[in-house]
Amino acid sequence: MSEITLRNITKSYGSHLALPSLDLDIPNGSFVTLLGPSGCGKTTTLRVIAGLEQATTGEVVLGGKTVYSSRSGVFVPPERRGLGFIFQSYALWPNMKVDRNIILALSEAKQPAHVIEERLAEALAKVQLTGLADRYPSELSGGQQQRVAVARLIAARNSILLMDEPLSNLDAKLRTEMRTELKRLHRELEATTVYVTHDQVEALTMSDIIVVMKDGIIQQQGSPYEIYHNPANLFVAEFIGDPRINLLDGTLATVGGERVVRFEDTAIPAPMGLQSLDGPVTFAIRPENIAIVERQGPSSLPAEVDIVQPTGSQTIISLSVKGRRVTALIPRFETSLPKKSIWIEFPLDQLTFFDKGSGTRLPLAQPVGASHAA
Ligand SMILES: Nc1ncnc2c1ncn2[C@@H]1O[C@H](COP(=O)(O)OP(=O)(O)OP(=O)(O)O)[C@@H](O)[C@H]1O
Repeated sequence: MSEITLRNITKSYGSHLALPSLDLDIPNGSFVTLLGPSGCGKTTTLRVIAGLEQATTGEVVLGGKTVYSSRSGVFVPPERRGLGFIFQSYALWPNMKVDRNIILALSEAKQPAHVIEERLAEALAKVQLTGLADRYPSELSGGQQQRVAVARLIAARNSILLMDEPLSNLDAKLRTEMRTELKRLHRELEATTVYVTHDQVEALTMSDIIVVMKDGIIQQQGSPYEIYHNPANLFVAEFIGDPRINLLDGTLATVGGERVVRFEDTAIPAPMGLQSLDGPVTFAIRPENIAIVERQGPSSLPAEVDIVQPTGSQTIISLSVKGRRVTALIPRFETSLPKKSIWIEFPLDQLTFFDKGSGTRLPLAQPVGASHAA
């Protein structure tokens, strides 16, 4: 069941159309991330869900209740939408101690004192801040302040949580720790969570569903696996993955009844059932899927090693292949490789093909018998 539904949402700021027409269904209990470059409309979408921003047209339904409808003139204000928020600045009250910050909403909602006390103790314990309830936010580190904001969400027990770049002010180590904590928070509260970020690692590590946006338009919506392995278009392919996916220009051709991709002077076999006419295509391969081999084989390409960058458990290798820059990633620590006498292979099942004009992924025909297997 859908907990959050956006129907035909448009949002203009003066003459600027930030959201041309957005439709989105967010399933009950899921962790959904809005991902995209700066200015693509992620925050606007979140603020429209929250009611902090009124859409120009469309409809917002939360838990089966219409909270905004341009047609029937409904607008429920944010405080009556039953949502929990964490935004970039943690929005703690500086003049209130940690415990007050956590329970403020509960006391305003006139919850009985014993309920407030229980929830406060539980929330402090969950974020490991027991013992710090008596401090002011200014007496805490950035990470601890962030955890107070998380504790406030735990105490409030809202069924919908909205988070806008909540980790962007933290250092790298703390970000990794907080990712784990937010994921755990989601699992424990079972709250429908909408998370905004431009950080693909956060999106891949935490989400059930990633919604990739560009210019206010959803480019693709799917599981992290689908987004990473089956990008819908070149924008999604390039936006996800570090180091970036390799994009290469080739030409689809039929030679002696066999379909091949011509890449410079080499013909690589094309996957069976590729739905495209002969002609120019862009093909893509992730760095970790490039095979580096020491001996020339029937479908190998000669490569020159340019730069070798070990990152710890992996090594990024910049190569020149037929005059094109290609990045490979190998799962071990390597400080140098022989400059020449290296060959690479593009495993056929790891190649993705895109229409050169539209940038849309070219589908593969369903293998014979696939529909029976389903
Ligand atoms: N209050 C506003 N007035 C005018 N234009 C705005 C306003 N808020 C956002 N915009 C514009 O709307 C578009 C979408 O902005 P939004 O903040 O939703 O993007 P975003 O994807 O969240 O970006 P970022 O990652 O930088 O926060 C941008 O072009 C932005 O300049």
